[in-house]
Amino acid sequence: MIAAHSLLPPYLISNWLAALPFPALVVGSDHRVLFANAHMNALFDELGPQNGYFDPQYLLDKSDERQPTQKVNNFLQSGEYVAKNIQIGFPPRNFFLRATRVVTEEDQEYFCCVLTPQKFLDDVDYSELLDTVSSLVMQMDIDGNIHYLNERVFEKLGYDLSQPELAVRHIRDIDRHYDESAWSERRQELREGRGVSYFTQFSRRDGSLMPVEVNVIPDRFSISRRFTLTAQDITEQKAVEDRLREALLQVKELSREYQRENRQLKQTIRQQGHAKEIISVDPGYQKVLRKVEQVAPTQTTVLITGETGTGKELVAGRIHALSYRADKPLITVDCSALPPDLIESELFGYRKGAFTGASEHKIGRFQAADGGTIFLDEIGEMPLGLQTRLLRVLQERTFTPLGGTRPISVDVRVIAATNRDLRAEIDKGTFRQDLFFRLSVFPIHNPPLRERPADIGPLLWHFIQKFNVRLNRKVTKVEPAVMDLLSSYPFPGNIRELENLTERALIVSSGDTLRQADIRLEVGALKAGPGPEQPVWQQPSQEELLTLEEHQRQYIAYVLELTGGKVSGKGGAAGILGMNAQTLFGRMRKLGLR
Ligand SMILES: Nc1ncnc2c1ncn2[C@@H]1O[C@H](COP(=O)(O)OP(=O)(O)OP(=O)(O)O)[C@@H](O)[C@H]1O
Repeated sequence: MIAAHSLLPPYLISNWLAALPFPALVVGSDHRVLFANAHMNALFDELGPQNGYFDPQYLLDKSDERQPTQKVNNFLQSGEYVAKNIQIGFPPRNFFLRATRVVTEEDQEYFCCVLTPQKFLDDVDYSELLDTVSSLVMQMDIDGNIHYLNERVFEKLGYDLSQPELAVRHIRDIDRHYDESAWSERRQELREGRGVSYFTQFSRRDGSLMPVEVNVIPDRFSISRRFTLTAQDITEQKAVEDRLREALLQVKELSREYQRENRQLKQTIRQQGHAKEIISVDPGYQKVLRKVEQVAPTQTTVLITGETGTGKELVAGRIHALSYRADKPLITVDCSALPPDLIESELFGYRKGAFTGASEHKIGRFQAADGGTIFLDEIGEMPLGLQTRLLRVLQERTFTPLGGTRPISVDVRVIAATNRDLRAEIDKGTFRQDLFFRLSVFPIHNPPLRERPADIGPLLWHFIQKFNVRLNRKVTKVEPAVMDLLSSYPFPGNIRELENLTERALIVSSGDTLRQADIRLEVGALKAGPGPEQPVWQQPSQEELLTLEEHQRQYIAYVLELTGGKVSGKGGAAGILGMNAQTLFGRMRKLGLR
């Protein structure tokens, strides 16, 4: 330090003191005021007449418990006096006092006193205040050494307030993710006077972790380059965030689920679009088509009956397409293809956790069909318990998903189809009569192909054109013998069988003409009866006419024999009969075939 005061002329000292922005004065050893700057004079004015003398009482430190006079005497001897808590002025205000004794060459003694506002103090004691705040507050130096902890740190991190020496000494002791290189970047920011913020986890004394948001700012009042670190416990916030994140995930899951359903719907609609064309010239079938057109624009529930493969699904598609719901989904549920215990969740959906394995919500087909039409194919296969639920949905138009609590209302038109004789099922007690009445408000019977022989030709041509495109063939002619053959065939599989048969015939045919031989490969064998060990299909004579059920039973048994008992897959009976394997299984059960 340079002792410049003794070299400076007194006028310079007084000018310098006059320029200070806070009270300053020079007092002689006899307490006479030799100089007081304007700020000091203002204080004196508040205190009343001073007679040109400075009362040493004003130098007493109010917070210092030591004997004040003793302190002043010490000062007079040592030449340095510092007091933290001078109260002066009216009303009294706190000042920090720094006084220096100056002795001139002529042995004259002066005291230069400067009073500064409290906030300029280096060692302001704000710990009491900091103990009241809810954040964790620490004072640290640029190297991360901790010099001060407020009570909240002790409390939150589980340290004993009576043993502060055991508490945290360095920021790395508590920062679980302390990283030296990250800290050196932060240090640089702090050195340049900027604050830093980051998220981390503080380790509690018991090893558990507390998520915190940390802010470090340079301590403006600190001369020794300290930094104030405040940390906010964000456990709650994190929990809320986690819950939100989980909710968001669920929303995403749901949205994925909806997108999946949507794709299914679009696919269903596309499939329906392909099958829209109904080929028929048969006068009997025209009546059926007129009924379709009549009922389509209404809200009425429709029950379509008829043997397998007669085009019931096609008719349902036409009803939907001609209704005002045409731009909404048509959802098909094949009640025979779904295991009985799954139909309910398929129809009505389920909430997450409704049963083991329900790891996400699933919307049911009824909800997916909202605004549109649901087609319940093979309704006769629906388990009795579910028939009761369906009846309630038809009556109330609301349902509750499995595991759900709130009912969902839907606007869905129901079209059902069956190849069973539902009245017989009612007699057997396997179908609810009230449901039957509810469904058959407008029944449409789809006659079998053998009852509309005029349609065989147009349908054959329709399928030839379809498979010409699909199989890249150019069949443009059909041998008359083919038509003779097909006209005499009973078509137990109806139009689906004709469709499959045409596809197979086109595969084996060559050139532009479909020949009887191409058909015979599949059907001819059935009629002609080949080698002795081959099973033979014989059309029953007029005298021994069979019931339709018996006819089906024999024919299915015959095809099963042909396939060696194979039902599904390539070369299986289901493929030959043009049926879905599940449907065939169902039919076999019903007909008593194993
Ligand atoms: N009149 C028709 N014109 C064109 N194709 C038809 C006609 N009728 C039926 N088909 C076709 O025959 C096949 C069987 O028809 P569909 O599936 O509608 O019958 P279904 O009576 O619902 O059968 P199942 O009872 O086995 O469910 C389909 O490929 C369908 O496109």
